[in-house]
Amino acid sequence: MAKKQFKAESKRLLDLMINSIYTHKEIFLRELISNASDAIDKLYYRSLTEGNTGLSRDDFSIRLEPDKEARTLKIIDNGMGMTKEELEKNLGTIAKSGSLDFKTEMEKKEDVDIIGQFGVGFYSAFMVSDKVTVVSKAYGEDVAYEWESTGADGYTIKDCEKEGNGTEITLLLKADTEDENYSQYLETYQIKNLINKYSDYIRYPIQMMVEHQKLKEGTENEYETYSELETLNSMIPLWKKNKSELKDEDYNQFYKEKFYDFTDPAKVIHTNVEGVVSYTALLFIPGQAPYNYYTKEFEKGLQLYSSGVLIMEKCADLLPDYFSFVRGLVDSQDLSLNISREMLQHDRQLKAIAQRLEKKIKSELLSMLNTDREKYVEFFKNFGLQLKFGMYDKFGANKDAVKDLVMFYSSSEKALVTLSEYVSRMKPDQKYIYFASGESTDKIDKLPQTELLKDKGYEILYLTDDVDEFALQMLHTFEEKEFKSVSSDDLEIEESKEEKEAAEKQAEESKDMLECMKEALGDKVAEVRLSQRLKSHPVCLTAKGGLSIEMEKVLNSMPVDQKIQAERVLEINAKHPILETLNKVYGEDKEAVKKYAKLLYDQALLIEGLPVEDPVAFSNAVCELMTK
Ligand SMILES: Nc1ncnc2c1ncn2[C@@H]1O[C@H](COP(=O)(O)OP(=O)(O)OP(=O)(O)O)[C@@H](O)[C@H]1O
Repeated sequence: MAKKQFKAESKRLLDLMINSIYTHKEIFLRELISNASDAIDKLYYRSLTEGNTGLSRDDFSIRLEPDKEARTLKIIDNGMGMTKEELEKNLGTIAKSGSLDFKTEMEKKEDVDIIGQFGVGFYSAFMVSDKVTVVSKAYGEDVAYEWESTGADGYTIKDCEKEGNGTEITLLLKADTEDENYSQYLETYQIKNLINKYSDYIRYPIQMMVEHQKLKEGTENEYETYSELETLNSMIPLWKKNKSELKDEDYNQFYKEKFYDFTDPAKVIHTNVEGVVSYTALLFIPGQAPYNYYTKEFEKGLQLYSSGVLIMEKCADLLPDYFSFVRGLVDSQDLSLNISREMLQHDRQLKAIAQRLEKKIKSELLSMLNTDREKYVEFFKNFGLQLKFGMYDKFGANKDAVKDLVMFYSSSEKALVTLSEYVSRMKPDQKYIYFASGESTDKIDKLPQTELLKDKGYEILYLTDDVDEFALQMLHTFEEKEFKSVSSDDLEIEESKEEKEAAEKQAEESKDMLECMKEALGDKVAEVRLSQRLKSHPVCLTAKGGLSIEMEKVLNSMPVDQKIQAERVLEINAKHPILETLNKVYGEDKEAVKKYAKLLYDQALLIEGLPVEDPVAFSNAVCELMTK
């Protein structure tokens, strides 16, 4: 059976092409400039391979000519140009890319960086134009041709006059509508803007006559307008320059201009990778967290360039969430682009780049930690919270990637320390990494539960962010050491045999009294017991099981209906005179002990920073005691 070819409804296809591929109309300029750059590249390649053409890189340029009166924008290049056949083939066949053919045929990968590959970019001109006219003269030919089209209705080609080789494209812009302002593409500032955004690193100068004002000679306040040919693009991307040529100031200035920051970056990472996927990355760790960093509005991502042309403003897939603070860009020639250049066809290459970047960022941060502590602490104050979120997020899937980077305040060092530093200072028989949670380091430092541990010389990590305890719980252990809250029921610190026996004896003696207290408190607590961990404070509240009182506070502060309660334990200081009083009163008046139980429970709540359930009853009970 003979195979039949598909037919296409070319009008419909062109319409689809023009209106459905791109989300932003403004990219038409990027596409036409990329074509001009390709045309120049082709001629430059020829000059390299054929020799004696008398052409050098400096002879090439791309010109833009907006004309408000005629409502036209011209894009002119002195590149390879097109013959009549090429005009037919390339601009008359949808999805025919002369550039791709050229790239495939090219023998050597000289200093040429062809951008086009799909054969559709040109048609984006119709998103903003009613009519497109292309006048082109191929290099080495005598005749020029004019191709003209108003879009879906087809095109015409005729002979015409043109000086020199190259292509001149004239766009007759559409009339403005309520939703769309096409006139903006004739404004100098907008053209500059678009070049800056998408085509800043095209390797040939993109030039335009720009009007300026100057003081009229011989006058003091009379101005006159003059025009000057300006190059709008910076051409050589900073990241393509040799690292040895670049100074800190160059990077800092580039960062501040490109990413609109006032502060110098804390760290610059400039890396060139050759391999299965080759790329250059220029990354910055900001010196300060952006004002919206910890809000929903903040969008992570790196700029993505392919052959110097901006493909994506914020490519989120290049950064893991815990490094979302990193700004910068990646430039790679090896990406499989989607036809609109807005998305990537395959994310395999992207994933490979992302993985390497993640490793690189981590190693740079670790080196900052080891060589410039002050700077790292400053960095951590800005972005540490994000790292800790990263440890907790996705059920701890990334905990190993960040655990070496997180810091907590240390009771003994009075500064931020890493987990590995804590472990290196642990006592030989110390089983756990101790931590205490609270609103601020000052408040935690005053917590009764921390007293004994500090007294015995144990270091405690003070957790002040809501996520901290959850993050540590996700981590579970660090260098095989488990974490233990100072409020958990058994701290397992070393006790002498005598201390142990004395404690057991005391507990036995007070058993009935403690049960009576528990009865008075009902469901509020799971247990009332004596505590050896307290020093000067009479009581404290601790928790049994996995949920601590701090976690209870955090969970209950979230906007959900359900209230969660930790299994609370009221601990009475075994060394405090209050125990003697309680035992004495218990012998005389059991009802009085019940009242004391409630009072002590309320005190413990206050110390813990929790609300007293019935403040009036509490205040009355205090008064009653005073007036006894
Ligand atoms: N200014 C130009 N000078 C010479 N040839 C051009 C010019 N503009 C377009 N062409 C030719 O027309 C072809 C089609 O251009 P078009 O922009 O549609 O696709 P492309 O650039 O090849 O690919 P892409 O869709 O990836 O941009 C090009 O491949 C090129 O051969």
